[in-house]
Amino acid sequence: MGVIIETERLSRSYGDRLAVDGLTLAIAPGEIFGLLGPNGAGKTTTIRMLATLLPPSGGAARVCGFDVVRAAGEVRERIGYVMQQVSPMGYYMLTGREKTEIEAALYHVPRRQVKARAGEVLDLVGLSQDADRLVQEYSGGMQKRLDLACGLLHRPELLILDEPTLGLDVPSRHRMWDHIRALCDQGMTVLLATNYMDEADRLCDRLTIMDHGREVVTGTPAELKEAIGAPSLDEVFLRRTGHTLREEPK
Ligand SMILES: Nc1ncnc2c1ncn2[C@@H]1O[C@H](COP(=O)(O)OP(=O)(O)OP(=O)(O)O)[C@@H](O)[C@H]1O
Repeated sequence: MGVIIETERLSRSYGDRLAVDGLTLAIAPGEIFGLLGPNGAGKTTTIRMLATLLPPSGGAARVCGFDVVRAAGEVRERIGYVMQQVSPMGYYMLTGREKTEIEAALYHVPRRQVKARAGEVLDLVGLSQDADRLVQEYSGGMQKRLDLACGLLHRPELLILDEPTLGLDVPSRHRMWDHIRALCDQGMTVLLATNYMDEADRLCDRLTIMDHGREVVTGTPAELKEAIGAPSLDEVFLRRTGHTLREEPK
């Protein structure tokens, strides 16, 4: 079993605020791995360092075998990154297909392959039927799936998703989970940040609970619950941190 993401005491501070504090992770190819924690736990900061968008203040990380600082270009070629909020501004008057084709150029998809590749990723997220409708007519769930499609355009080995179902209703969330699982069945690795317990429990193969920038505990959802006889990840979180997931960090 190799590793696709490896971090060693990865840290990042903003001024004197330590947002990520000595995080050591090893994620295997083909896993759906979750970072679960409340707002401010350091999930986005971790993800942005792994996506080479933010330099670490300490420690190291390798993604797809490359150091995120010294070989950022190599990392970027191999990952897809879907941000928490992708601004729809400027895209509203385009169809889903047009947006995807424009993004394909940004991802350096060879020109002759753009149409086929856009069709392929729209199909993967279940948007083929709606591809020629305007993005402004899309529901929140469809817009999230369109963002996911764009993250797949250059056929990444690893997909990094920041809160992929934030704000979606239950059916849309379940639909998104199905698409993420299907991608993993095809060999992709997924790292996702979430503050939804059920998402971590039902979608992730393994997860790290984060709080105040630190790893609290890592394991499969079943292991984390069984280790302390907790009925749910909510309870695991509460017992391990002394507060609930919904409380704002101090
Ligand atoms: N650009 C920044 N400048 C200063 N502080 C920041 C900056 N970005 C994040 N922080 C702080 O770093 C800490 C971790 O933030 P981060 O966004 O990584 O958490 P998160 O777990 O992703 O939260 P959320 O679920 O709200 O996205 C927080 O205390 C936050 O206020």
